[in-house]
Amino acid sequence: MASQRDYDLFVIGAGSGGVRAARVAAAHGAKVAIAEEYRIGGTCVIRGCVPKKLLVYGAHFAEDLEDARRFGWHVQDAKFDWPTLRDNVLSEVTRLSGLYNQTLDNHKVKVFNQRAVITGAHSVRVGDRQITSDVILIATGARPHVPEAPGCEYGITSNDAFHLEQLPRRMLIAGGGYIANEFAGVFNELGVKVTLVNRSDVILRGYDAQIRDRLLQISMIKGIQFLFNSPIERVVKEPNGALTVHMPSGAVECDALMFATGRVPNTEGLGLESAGVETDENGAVRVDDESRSTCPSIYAVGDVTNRVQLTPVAIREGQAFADTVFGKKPTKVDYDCIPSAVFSHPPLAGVGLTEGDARNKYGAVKVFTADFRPMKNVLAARNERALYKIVVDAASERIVGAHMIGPDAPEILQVLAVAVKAGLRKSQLDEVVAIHPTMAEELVLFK
Ligand SMILES: Cc1cc2nc3c(=O)[nH]c(=O)nc-3n(C[C@H](O)[C@H](O)[C@H](O)COP(=O)(O)OP(=O)(O)OC[C@H]3O[C@@H](n4cnc5c(N)ncnc54)[C@H](O)[C@@H]3O)c2cc1C
Ligand SMILES: NC(=O)c1ccc[n+]([C@@H]2O[C@H](COP(=O)([O-])OP(=O)(O)OC[C@H]3O[C@@H](n4cnc5c(N)ncnc54)[C@H](O)[C@@H]3O)[C@@H](O)[C@H]2O)c1
Repeated sequence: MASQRDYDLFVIGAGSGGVRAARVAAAHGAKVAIAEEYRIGGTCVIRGCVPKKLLVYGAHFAEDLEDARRFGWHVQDAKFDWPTLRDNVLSEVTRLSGLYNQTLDNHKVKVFNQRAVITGAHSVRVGDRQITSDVILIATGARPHVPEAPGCEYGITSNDAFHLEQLPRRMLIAGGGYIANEFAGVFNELGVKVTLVNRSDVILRGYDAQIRDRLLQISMIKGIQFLFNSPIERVVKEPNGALTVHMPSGAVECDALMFATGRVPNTEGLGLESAGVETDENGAVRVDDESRSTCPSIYAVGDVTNRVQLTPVAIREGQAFADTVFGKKPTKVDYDCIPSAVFSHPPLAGVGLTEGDARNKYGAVKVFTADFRPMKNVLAARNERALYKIVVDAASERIVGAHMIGPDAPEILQVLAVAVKAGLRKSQLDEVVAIHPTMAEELVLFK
């Protein structure tokens, strides 16, 4: 018997996970609605991966223009205009958001441009309307975490960084993860005096130590300052508008303070208690390996579940959910060997186990590295070395991790991730003939 409810599926949040789930479920024949309280596209499209990557491209021209001279190009009076880059990036974001809207329209997904709140196992409230649905999907993502020390309200987050009226002269970025290192790179290239302040003594925990160290070295040479073991105690706004940031090691004055101190799942005020949906100690929705919450008719995908906060993972979770629940094709997401990258200057990327983790897991491992100055950097007189590294389990000879830093590292690593995921052996890389001259050829020439 057909359901008496308004929809087969109601999705809350039109970001990477929610949009994929909505359109795939609709393609499977479900009657679907989606609610979005801000802009269709979510974090990745509106204030994450996409505008960030465009800023990274924009910032990199600073080095390209400098290097151009050694290649015979004289670019006179090169000047950078922040409003031009900012506004062009924001227009591209608007164009992409429109495409996401169109996709939903094409799949006959009803869009509510409003906040939705759960009111029961099969019901949500949108504005003053009660809507019923057989299944509800929570895909509300996460938001920046801001520490609670006095004066932290004067700081901005990555959400605001895309909209700055003008570039500050001096910026302090709190955090040592993805966002901190990516934005430190962008603003430093654009001429801002950047200080990265981290409460611990490492950057990018989770990445291979040698690769992280290389980024730290290069970033310092490029002019980024690092302060470690420096939790922020308080922030004072001076009469001239500057901010003084106090830490145990001393105080630093800046014109803008940006927090990149992690992201918290968007579950507050979502009505989860009305349906018995449980959260963990970080506020993330607890789900099983089919993304089902503790309420059988309610599922959750993406950052709100705090499994792996990456767009391709949210998309896979959305797809697997829709195929399982509406496509008669039970699918589980495979979380093994997820490649990832940091779009710093230069970028870095990794897949599989770090050297340290591999030693803990396998005992005996073989490590192969290529530490070289890319040809382009040599002619540009840019003293910046790339580092490629693979980690091999000595017993099986299989490659269990690959890590790299250098120009285009994420592009190259995406392909190498296929080899690692497929469980190839180092000898199988050796069998491949190099493409010369490239940086990537180092991967088949490891000694
Ligand atoms: C600065 C930055 C850079 C990033 N760069 C990368 C990158 O390079 N590569 C990568 O893989 N990942 C990157 N990420 C992470 C990536 O953006 C997220 O992992 C991904 O967007 C998560 O998708 P999601 O569907 O879970 O949530 P989101 O995309 O955040 O979507 C959730 C949506 O739900 C809406 N919403 C929330 N509550 C409600 C409600 N009650 N009612 C209606 N709507 C609601 C929100 O407005 C939002 O649009 C980056 C993140 C940031 C912040
Ligand atoms: N290139 C990419 O794929 C990319 C880019 C940006 C963001 N992301 C995703 O978004 C997520 C969030 O990014 P992020 O950089 O905010 O988080 P993160 O988890 O990468 O780093 C958070 C950093 O903040 C520090 N920190 C946490 N609480 C703090 C506090 N109270 N005071 C001072 N420091 C504190 C941590 O030590 C850590 O260094 C990432 O986990 C990532 O999955 C991915």
